[in-house]
Amino acid sequence: MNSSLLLGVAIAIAIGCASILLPYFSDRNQGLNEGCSLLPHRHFWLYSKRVLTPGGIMPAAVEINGGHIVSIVHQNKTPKQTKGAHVIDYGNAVIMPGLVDVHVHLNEPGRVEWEGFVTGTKAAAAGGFTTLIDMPLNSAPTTTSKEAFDMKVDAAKGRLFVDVGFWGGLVPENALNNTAIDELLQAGALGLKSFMCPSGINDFGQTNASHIKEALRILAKYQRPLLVHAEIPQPLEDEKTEIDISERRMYSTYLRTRPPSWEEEAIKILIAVSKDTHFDGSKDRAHIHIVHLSDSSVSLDLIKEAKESGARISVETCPHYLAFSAEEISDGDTRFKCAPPIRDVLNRERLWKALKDGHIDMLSSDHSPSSPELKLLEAGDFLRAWGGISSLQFGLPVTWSYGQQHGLQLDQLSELWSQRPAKLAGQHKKGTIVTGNDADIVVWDPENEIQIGENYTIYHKHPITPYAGKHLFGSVITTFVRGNMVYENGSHASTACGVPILAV
Ligand SMILES: NC(=O)NC(NC(N)=O)C(=O)[O-]
Ligand SMILES: [Zn+2]
Ligand SMILES: [Zn+2]
Repeated sequence: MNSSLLLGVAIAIAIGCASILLPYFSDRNQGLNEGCSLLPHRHFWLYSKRVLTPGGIMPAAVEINGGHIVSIVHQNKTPKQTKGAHVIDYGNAVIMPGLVDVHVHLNEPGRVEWEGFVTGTKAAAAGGFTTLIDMPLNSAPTTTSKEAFDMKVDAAKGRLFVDVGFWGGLVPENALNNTAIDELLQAGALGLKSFMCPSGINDFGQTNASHIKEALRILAKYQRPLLVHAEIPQPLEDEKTEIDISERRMYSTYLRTRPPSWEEEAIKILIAVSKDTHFDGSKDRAHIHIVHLSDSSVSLDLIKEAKESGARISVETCPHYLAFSAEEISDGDTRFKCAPPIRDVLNRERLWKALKDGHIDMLSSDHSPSSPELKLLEAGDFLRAWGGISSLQFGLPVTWSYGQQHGLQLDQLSELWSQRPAKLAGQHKKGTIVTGNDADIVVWDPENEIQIGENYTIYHKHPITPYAGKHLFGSVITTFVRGNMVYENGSHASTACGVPILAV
C-alpha cells in the first residue's frame, strides 16, 4: 500500500468516526440540558403522514436541530437518510405548530391560589400550547409599572414549562404618564392591555378614550398592540336595586345585566379612536386588538366595516362562546360565568360563521380561574361569583370538535390558534412550521375521543371547569418547545425550561 493510499484510508476512517460521533457532539454543542426534554437529543427528525405546513397538510419529515426547524422534507416514508440523527415516526398523527394563547391569566405573583406559572404552563404543554401571553391583572401587583413587570419576570424564571410573554397593564394611573408607559414597554411588555369596564381587581381600573388615545401614541412608536376588554356599562332597562337570591341564581338574570350594547358601545369608541392613529406624522399606526368578543351581532358588524375601511383592528373570540349557549346553562352553575357573557345559540352560530369567513382573526382561551370559593358554587349566585372560565388545557379538542361540526378545516384552526396569535404578539419565529422557526410543535390525534375528567388528568391548579364530563375529539400526544420534548402522553419534562419572552 503506498503512502497516499494509506492517507486516503486514514481520512476515510476519520470521516466515518466523525459522522458516527457527530450527532453526539452536535447534541452536546447545542447545549443539551437533560431535564428540559423527555428526549435525549437536540438533533432529530419527526415524521408523520399529516404535517401541517403553510403549503398544506402532507406526509413529511421535519428536521429539528438546536431548538430550530432546520429542514422539511416532503416524503411518503419514514426518513432513513438522517445523518445519524434520531427519528420519531408518528404515523398518522398530526404534526402542527404549537398553539399560541395570547390571553391567559396566570395570576402570579400574588394570587397563586388561583393559578400559577407551574400549573398553568404544565396544563398548556398537555394541551399543545407552546407559548402563552400572560395578562397583567389578577396578579398582585398588577403589571402596570416597570417594577411590577420585573417582579413578574423574576417570579416566572425557572418555573415555565412553555414559553411565556407578558402584556403590560394600561390603567388610569399610568395612561397619561408617557415615561411610565415607555419604561413598561422597554422592560419587555409585548403590548398593553386595558379594561373599559370594572375589571374585578381593585388596582386595575378602567380606562376611557383619552387614556387609550394617549397610550396608542406610544404603542405606535414601538409597533406593539393595545388589547382591550371592550365592554362599557350602559344603563339597563328596568334595573332593580334589590335582586333576591333565587333570581341571582338564574343565568338569564346575569345575561340581562351585560347586554350586547355594552360591547357595541366600547367597540364604537375603539373604532373611532383607531381612525386617528397616524401619530407625529409617522406612517406606522397603532394596532387595537379586541379581546374575547361575544356579541356576534352589531359589534361584529362594526368590526367588519372598520376593517374594510382600513382600520388597524383585530379581534379574538374564545372556546366557551363557541362551545356553549345561554340556553344550556343551568341556574346556579357559576362555572359558566364570564364577561362578556355566553349568549344565545343564534349568537354562537354567527360567531362560527364569522370565524370561518375570516372576520374573527384568532382564538384565545381567556383562561381566568379563581380559587373555588370565589365561584360561589354552593350559593350559585351569578351576580356575585367570580367571572372567569378555566379552560386552558382544553382549547384544542374543544375548538376542533365543535369546529368540525361547523366545517372548520385543520389548516384554518391552526391559523386561528398559532399563526395569527404569534403575529399579534410579535413572535415571528413562532406559529408556523417553516425552516428557521423555533421548533414549537404539537403532535396530536384528532380522531381520538376523550372525556374531560375521565382518565384525563387536568393540570390546572383547580379542576373546576364547565367542560367537565364533555366528550371531545383530539388528544395531544407530544409537545415540543424549541426542540425540547416538554410533554408526552401524561409525562412532563423534569425541569421547567420555558423562557420568559421579552420584547426587544
Ligand atoms: N379579571 C379577569 O380575569 N377578568 C376576566 N374575566 C372574564 N372574562 O370573565 C377577563 O378577561 O375579563
Ligand atoms: Zn376581559
Ligand atoms: Zn381575560
